[in-house]
Amino acid sequence: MTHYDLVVIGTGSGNTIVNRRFADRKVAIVERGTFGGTCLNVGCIPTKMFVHAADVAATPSESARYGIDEELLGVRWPDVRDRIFGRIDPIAAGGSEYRHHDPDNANVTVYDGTGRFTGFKELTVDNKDGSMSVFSADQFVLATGSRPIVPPIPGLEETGFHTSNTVMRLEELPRRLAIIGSGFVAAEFAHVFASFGVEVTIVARSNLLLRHEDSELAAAYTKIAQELYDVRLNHETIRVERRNDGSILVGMLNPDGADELIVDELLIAVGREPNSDLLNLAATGVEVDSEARVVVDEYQQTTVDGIYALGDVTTPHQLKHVANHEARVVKHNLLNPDDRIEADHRFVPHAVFSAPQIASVGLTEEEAKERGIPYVKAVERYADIAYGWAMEDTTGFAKILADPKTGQIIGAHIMGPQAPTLIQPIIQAMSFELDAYAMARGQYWIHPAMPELIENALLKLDLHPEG
Ligand SMILES: Cc1cc2nc3c(=O)[nH]c(=O)nc-3n(C[C@H](O)[C@H](O)[C@H](O)COP(=O)(O)OP(=O)(O)OC[C@H]3O[C@@H](n4cnc5c(N)ncnc54)[C@H](O)[C@@H]3O)c2cc1C
Ligand SMILES: NC(=O)c1ccc[n+]([C@@H]2O[C@H](COP(=O)([O-])OP(=O)(O)OC[C@H]3O[C@@H](n4cnc5c(N)ncnc54)[C@H](O)[C@@H]3O)[C@@H](O)[C@H]2O)c1
Repeated sequence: MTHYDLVVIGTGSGNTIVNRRFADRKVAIVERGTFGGTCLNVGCIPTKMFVHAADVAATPSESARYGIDEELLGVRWPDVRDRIFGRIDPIAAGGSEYRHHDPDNANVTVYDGTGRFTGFKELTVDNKDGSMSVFSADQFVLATGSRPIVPPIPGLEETGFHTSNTVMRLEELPRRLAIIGSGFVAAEFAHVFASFGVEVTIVARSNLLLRHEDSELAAAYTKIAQELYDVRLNHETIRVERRNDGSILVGMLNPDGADELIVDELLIAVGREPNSDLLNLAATGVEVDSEARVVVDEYQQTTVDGIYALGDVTTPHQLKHVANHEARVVKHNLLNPDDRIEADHRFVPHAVFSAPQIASVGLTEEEAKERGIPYVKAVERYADIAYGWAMEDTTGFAKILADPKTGQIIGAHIMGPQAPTLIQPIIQAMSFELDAYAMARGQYWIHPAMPELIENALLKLDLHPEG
């Protein structure tokens, strides 16, 4: 049986591990899908390219109040789609070609197929060409990501539906789109398709969209979404059916009774589950938790010595910057077994690239209350800082929570223009333990730039640095 020093399963963030520092090791890389994984092919990158195009398409709806009259003459969907994938697909193909054939990878063997453990540290790959390979290794990296959850809604399979994996490659724009789910994917695709002129309905089981956000922010976002899209809150989807004319009937139940909706396409966006089941982990003794996530310690090592895991297959934060961070930790620990480093999950931020944009880090106010953590809070509206006032923003705000004794920021939640960028100095302050007052007063803030939103929110916190 062939034996490797290292086997990496999954080429999302897992693919970033192997470089020239592994040149003296015999390495195998296993990939069952498209090289580059979720973020590049069906996740962060194409979605944000669509979001940018959607932002451009949405400008006429905003511009008249500034005295600029614009008109959206049309959205050439095939051109929008093909520009995006015409740039992405060659990157994926190039990544595969590099690993398969570049002399840099003389020590690397690529298996295009699905890996599963068939013994302790023994992997069997069902190759796409129909052959099977069996090999062993001293070390493994499990980087197999996650996939969209498909809920057991009667009629769904027969009717046909899209997930984030397929909806970006639609042949044509539908007239009407229903999105089942109310999280990140729902918020981003509602913005994209509605900006392109599609009638979007969001079917949400809960009473709020983005309900994992701070509740003040989720409520404000939900209110805006209700003005932009048809939002059905507290609606459980109970059946879907393809009608004779090709349209789709969505049957729902809400507290007042039954409800129905007719659309042309359906997007399922109810979360993602880890790809741990495909790996038959029991055969090698790697444990998973109750949500099928691979259990790891602070070094990203699984319950088996020498088998590491990273990204969506292990973390509850299904985010690319987390997968990348964990990949760096795993890489270091593979190269330096006697001087390993721990992963840092203290302040994991996220952003939703919807309209408006949202960004968040640390505790929500509800979490602080539930955990009995004392806090002071401040809310600053975009309308009250110069640039937001100039834009005549009426809905955006930043909310910051801080420890009343130390002034350390414990949470920040922003909704409005540039939110994912504005939050970065707060992440920095939290990571390097800079207190709110020192952060506000220990540096210049460019006037009249948008970060004054953060400066003012910090200064509003009821902290008394000078007694
Ligand atoms: C629509 C969408 C938008 C997103 N936008 C953002 C964003 O803006 N910002 C952000 O931070 N995150 C975003 N994410 C999340 C981000 O894409 C993921 O957190 C990240 O890509 C996870 O990386 P990974 O390396 O863990 O897994 P992946 O990139 O999914 O890589 C796993 C790879 O393993 C392969 N594989 C699985 N099982 C096997 C097996 N048994 N054998 C061989 N190969 C296998 C898969 O084919 C896949 O290529 C988005 C996700 C989606 C779906
Ligand atoms: N900008 C970003 O960083 C970004 C963008 C897209 C996706 N992602 C990642 O991908 C993950 C998956 O995104 P997502 O939007 O699919 O999941 P999500 O977890 O963000 O939201 C799913 C929502 O669907 C609801 N839901 C669950 N089952 C349901 C059902 N049967 N019917 C109706 N609603 C149901 C859940 O309560 C939840 O509110 C995210 O959690 C995120 O980590 C990140």
